Amino acid sequence: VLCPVVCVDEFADKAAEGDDCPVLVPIENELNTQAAQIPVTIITGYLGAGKTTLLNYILTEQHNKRIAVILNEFGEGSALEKSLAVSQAGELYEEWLELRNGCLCCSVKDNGLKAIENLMEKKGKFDYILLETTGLADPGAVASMFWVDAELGSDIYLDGIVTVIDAKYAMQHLTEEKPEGQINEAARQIALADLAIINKTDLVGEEELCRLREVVRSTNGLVRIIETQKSRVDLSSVLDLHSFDSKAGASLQEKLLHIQTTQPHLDKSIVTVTFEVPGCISEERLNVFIQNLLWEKTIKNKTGLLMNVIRLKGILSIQNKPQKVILQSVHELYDLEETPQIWDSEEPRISRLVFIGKNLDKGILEELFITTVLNQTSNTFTFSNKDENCF
Ligand SMILES: Nc1nc2c(ncn2[C@@H]2O[C@H](COP(=O)(O)OP(=O)(O)OP(=O)(O)O)[C@@H](O)[C@H]2O)c(=O)[nH]1
Ligand SMILES: [Zn+2]
Repeated sequence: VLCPVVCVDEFADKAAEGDDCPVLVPIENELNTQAAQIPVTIITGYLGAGKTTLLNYILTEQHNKRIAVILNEFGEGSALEKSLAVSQAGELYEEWLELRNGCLCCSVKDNGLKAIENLMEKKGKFDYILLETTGLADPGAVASMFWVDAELGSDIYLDGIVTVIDAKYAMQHLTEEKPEGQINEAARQIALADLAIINKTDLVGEEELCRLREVVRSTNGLVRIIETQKSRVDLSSVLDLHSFDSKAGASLQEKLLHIQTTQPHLDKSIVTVTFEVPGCISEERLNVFIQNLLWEKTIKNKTGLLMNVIRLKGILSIQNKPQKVILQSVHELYDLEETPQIWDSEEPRISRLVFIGKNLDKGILEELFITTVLNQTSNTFTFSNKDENCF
């Protein structure tokens, strides 16, 4: 694990010892700015899945970071004040948050960040923040609170969403019928995960485990799946994932190449849909496409049900941009960010998208994307990388 804060010191020590550390040298500036930013990993999962067990495991395994743990109660009830409990080195601190109108997305977003920043002012900086949500929480709402534009200059950035899944009871939770229009919480937590930890494998047989693995995969085609007992997992697969920033660029692109559109496993369940479109797209019209999909929410599938996109990722080829661009979205928030990777002159320029959500129809989404975002002056969808539309 490369922890920026620790590395700055370690790097100096190593350099003094004469150990070569070639990767770090050219990006020293970047490292310095990073040192100021603290990652937040959201740990979610249904009631009793093993979230606290995971937290405790991380805290006992990880000795060189000052880790703050936040227990999140935001999702519950509508009280106007919520406390934010932060434990650090065994001591528990409490900060109070004021919720202006009980709406999580509108009021906690600034307050939650502020509370953590206040706390750091009082108690000194942390290197890492772990946030455990309550079992029924929507991790998307919690994630939105930490997923702020780099330009806002926050000290904190969202590193990843980890969902702990109970090998024994997950199937039961996932098949629970919800009122029309409502999303099953357990399924939503899997849909949003960057890492899925199937825990308590000691309680099930291989056949049961295999079935669950398939359901998780069919729900979220992008997620990395790890199986554990007592949430014991290699920390490098949980921390410093960079799932929401352009550092994930190269690995995301690699990943997207292997994703396939999935079939719903459970009735009306969440699926992953993916497609690629060659050529270069207009950024302006891309925004129209995304906003129609995520904000207007008027796009229907073949049976007339509204599509509900929970998570969206993509690597895009945008007009007049030599760099590959990453698209990320959680619920209604989205972000386009240039990666350091330049389109190779030999490489075909292609946009690849992955949608995770409910009632998604690949054909309809793909057609809508093509008609909305491709340059209207062209009436063919096949471009070469030398195509004038790209520059
Ligand atoms: N058999 C078995 N039990 C486990 C395993 N991991 C955790 N447990 C137990 O499961 C129970 C719930 O674990 P927690 O870590 O508290 O789960 P949680 O997700 O934090 O629970 P809530 O915060 O209440 O939603 C505890 O009694 C754990 O000891 C496992 O791998 N196998
Ligand atoms: Zn817990």
